[in-house]
Amino acid sequence: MSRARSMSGTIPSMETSHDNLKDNTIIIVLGASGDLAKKKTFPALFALFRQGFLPRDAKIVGYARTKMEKDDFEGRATSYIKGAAEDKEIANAVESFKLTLSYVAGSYEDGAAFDGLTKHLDEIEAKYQSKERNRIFYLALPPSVFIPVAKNIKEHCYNSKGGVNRIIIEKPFGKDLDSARELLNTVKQYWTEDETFRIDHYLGKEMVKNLLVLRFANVALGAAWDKNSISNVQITFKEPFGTEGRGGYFDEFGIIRDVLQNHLLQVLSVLTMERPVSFSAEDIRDEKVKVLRCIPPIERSDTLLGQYVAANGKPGYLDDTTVPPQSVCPTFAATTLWIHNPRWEGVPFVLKAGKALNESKVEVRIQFKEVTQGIFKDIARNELVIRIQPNEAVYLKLNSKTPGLHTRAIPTEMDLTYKRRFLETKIPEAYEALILDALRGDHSNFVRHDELDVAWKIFTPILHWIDGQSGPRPHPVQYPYGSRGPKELADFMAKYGYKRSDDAYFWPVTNLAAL
Ligand SMILES: NC(=O)C1=CN([C@@H]2O[C@H](COP(=O)(O)OP(=O)(O)OC[C@H]3O[C@@H](n4cnc5c(N)ncnc54)[C@H](OP(=O)(O)O)[C@@H]3O)[C@@H](O)[C@H]2O)C=CC1
Ligand SMILES: O=C1O[C@H](COP(=O)(O)O)[C@@H](O)[C@H](O)[C@H]1O
Repeated sequence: MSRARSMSGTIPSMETSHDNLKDNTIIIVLGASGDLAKKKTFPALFALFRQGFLPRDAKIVGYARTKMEKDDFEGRATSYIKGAAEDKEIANAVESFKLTLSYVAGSYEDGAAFDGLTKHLDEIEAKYQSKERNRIFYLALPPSVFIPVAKNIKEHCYNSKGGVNRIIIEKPFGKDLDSARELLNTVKQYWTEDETFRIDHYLGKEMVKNLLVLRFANVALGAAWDKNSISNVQITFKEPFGTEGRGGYFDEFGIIRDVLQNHLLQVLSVLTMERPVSFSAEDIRDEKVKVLRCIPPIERSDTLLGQYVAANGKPGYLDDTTVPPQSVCPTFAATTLWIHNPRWEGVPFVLKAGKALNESKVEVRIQFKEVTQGIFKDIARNELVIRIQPNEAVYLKLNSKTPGLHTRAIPTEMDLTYKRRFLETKIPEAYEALILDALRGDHSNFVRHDELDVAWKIFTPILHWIDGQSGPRPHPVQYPYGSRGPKELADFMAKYGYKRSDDAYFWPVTNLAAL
């Protein structure tokens, strides 16, 4: 056992899987000409390739409607790989990576086109030594073609002669409870749950994965993790840019479907679930489903909606030519969820997300209750902040005596900033981690069908209200591009007990002489 391992402890069931694919594997990226494939999927595959995590002699086949020569495809698939211009080792790795790539053009609806893809896969596999043949189908595609593609690859490209077939699909998984059920049930006609890997890329983020360890490997945190100690929790997603050309897609979905119903709810479920029996995928997902089932549908009165308008030289949402004029689609939403179980009864969980805000930030902020009055007065509350991105960190804001001859408490922090604590560590991209999990057959960081069902139950009533399916559509309040969001946010947060006391908090240093 290595020194590092014996020092840090192991989590055995997280490290091994009986379905780990070691060789004879083809990864087929459908939608290979698209944005997701170019920006996320291929760079993640390259990173795995370079670190030796792809199965031995793995091949990557792109498939899309666009006709492309091999060179064009290779150029596109490697265009988002960073560092090749400055680093010879990366440049050489890119050249080796290109040798694994090939491309087939074809439509998504036409079965015969998929026969063409199969012929290409068979030719590659004919060179493999053993009989086992594994095919991983990654759908980097818009939802409109999920169903025909899931059907066509099952009927035309599925390898039933031995080996593993898996399908990886991306959100959006439907638009509400009914459409999600229809989508899930249709895909299920062709692919078993075991073969299906539904990506929510937030589950692949390092700090989201860390939640399980922070919570369950630390007695001190575990002891304070309930309604007795915690006043309120915020899970916040902030992006400093607007829809910028993606307005056509966004307007159909809105910020709740884009971020809250999936990414932030996933974070909430890992943050609040009970301790799983083991780290196996089903044990973890059972606990996530259990806690989600304790959350009733969100009330309209627990919701604040916003839409950004032009400010600071930046265009408003309605100025985006791909957005319908007069659209009332929310680009900001804050919603409060309540968990009716003994651990969390009465604690508000505020999920808030917005486009065109003042900064880029995703964080969990747990605000603890007030210390009992008596010896202290107006003292800041403790806060535990888990910053998911950028610049991963966990910090606990706590009161400490100011050094000196008088006794006075001042807010300070215990700070675990990853960049400082872990030297020479590259934090993997979420997609790298998730594709590797799919190759290993580990479902723990993928969304199970019943998780999705319960997630849609929580959000569907307010989504129908916002869409105008249950009466007049609500009008989001306006907020300026580049601001913190609607001015109504401060009162909204105060309603759920959040107390901001940052006037006494100085970071990174406190100059006592200036106080
Ligand atoms: N390891 C590290 O890197 C550490 C960094 N720090 C830094 O210290 C600073 C303060 O930390 P912290 O207190 O945690 O974070 P912030 O002051 O950024 O935010 C604290 C909370 O107050 C809200 N808020 C921010 N501005 C306003 C405002 N004008 N009116 C009302 N509410 C507001 C935020 O909401 P919202 O997010 O919605 O705007 C958030 O919920 C930050 O810059 C932080 O990055 C502190 C400790 C460790
Ligand atoms: O799924 C989505 O996520 C991105 C944000 O992802 P991140 O990894 O950069 O945090 C968001 O911009 C996009 O609108 C949404 O569809």
